[in-house]
Amino acid sequence: MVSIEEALNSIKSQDITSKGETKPLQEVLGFALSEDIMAPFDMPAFDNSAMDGYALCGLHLEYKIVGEIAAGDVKEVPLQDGEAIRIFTGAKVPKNASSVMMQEKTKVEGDTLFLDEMPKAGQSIRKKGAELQKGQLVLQKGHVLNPSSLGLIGSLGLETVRVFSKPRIHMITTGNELVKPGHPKQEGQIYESNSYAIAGALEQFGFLCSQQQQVKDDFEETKKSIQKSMETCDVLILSGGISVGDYDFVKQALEKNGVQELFYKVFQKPGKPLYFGKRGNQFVFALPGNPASSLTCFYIYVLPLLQKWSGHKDLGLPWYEFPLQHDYENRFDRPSFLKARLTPDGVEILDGQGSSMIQSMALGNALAFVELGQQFKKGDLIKCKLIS
Ligand SMILES: Nc1nc2c(c(=O)[nH]1)N[C@H]1C(S)=C(S)[C@@H](COP(=O)(O)OP(=O)(O)OC[C@H]3O[C@@H](n4cnc5c(N)ncnc54)[C@H](O)[C@@H]3O)O[C@H]1N2
Ligand code: MOO
Repeated sequence: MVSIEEALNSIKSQDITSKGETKPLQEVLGFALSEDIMAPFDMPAFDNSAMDGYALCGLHLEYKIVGEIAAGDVKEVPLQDGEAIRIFTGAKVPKNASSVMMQEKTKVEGDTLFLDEMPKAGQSIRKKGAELQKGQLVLQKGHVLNPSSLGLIGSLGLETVRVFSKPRIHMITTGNELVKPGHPKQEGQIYESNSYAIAGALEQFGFLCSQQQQVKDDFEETKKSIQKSMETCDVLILSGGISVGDYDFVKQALEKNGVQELFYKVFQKPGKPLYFGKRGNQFVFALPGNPASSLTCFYIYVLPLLQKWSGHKDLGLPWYEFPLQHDYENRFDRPSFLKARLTPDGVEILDGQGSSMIQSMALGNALAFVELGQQFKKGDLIKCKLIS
């Protein structure tokens, strides 16, 4: 049995050679950059107006209007002191303009412009290079591309991006008692639900489960399905059959397939019988079958491995600290990840902490962490990961 910290260190220290690929900008949301992006030019590339109004030469209350510049116009209009030119947001500001006045603060009579207030030097002019300067580091290798990153890269004129590939992920659910939703179930059977939860969690973080198999608690069948999956996958996720029961064959079946154990059993609740192994560059997680155990292990352990594989700079969901809404004492016999809900009033530890209970997780949005025997008073800070 290893500690949570040892398990995480084992995962994060794996030597994974991530592969790079070039992809179109519209397909890289959620991918990590495999090289730095530098600014190919100054941003903005030219001084431009932040407002619809008038570009002014000199600081006065009255000007002579001498023309108009729209966004996209390239003409250079030399302004003399006391002259103004009609200008629109984003249009190139003439070289010798001192400032721009928004039109709401002006009055026009014929070709004379009157201002309601004295302009300030530089006002409403977005200066060349104010955001980025040519050659400057814009986004670092390992940065995970969010929607604004795509906008930023587009604004640099790049239509393709070098990113790290994502792993091919396969899943195997095990259990004689499992029936797929939509089919009638007999006495003693339960509906198979972990594959939906894990596939959803994968999708939530931009990953895809590309193959899913369902096997009986049978050593040969489990061994064969692992063999088949591992012909093509990079990461294999199993659920169930990893504890010590007479029908728990996953660990032996992995051994027979040449998978080397990196750790088995973590001192935690839920998810004690968690298994992590590797074969060459392929990684295997066998998640405990209880629904809350398997999903919790996904968020805490599987996600950082997938992120490492995909070249992310930061691994795992970050920890935040928030005040608890009530007293709490960890009466479980292990350090525990608790289903919790974060609201503007603080963190509430939810009822239904059993490893088989998933409704509390569906209603919650966080996993709170408590050490063995840890006690909290209302208002104490508690560590949380936000999971939705
Ligand atoms: N003697 C011991 N028994 C158990 C121990 C132990 O230390 N000693 N650990 C318990 C803990 S903790 C867990 S967690 C479970 C994990 O067991 P397995 O990973 O072998 O999982 P199964 O026995 O196959 O299933 C557990 C539970 O989850 C249900 N299940 C399984 N797969 C699915 C699925 N795909 N969708 C929905 N539900 C699923 C299954 O029906 C069982 O109820 O072991 C304890 N036992
Ligand atoms: O560790 Mo198990 O996951 O408590 O139910």
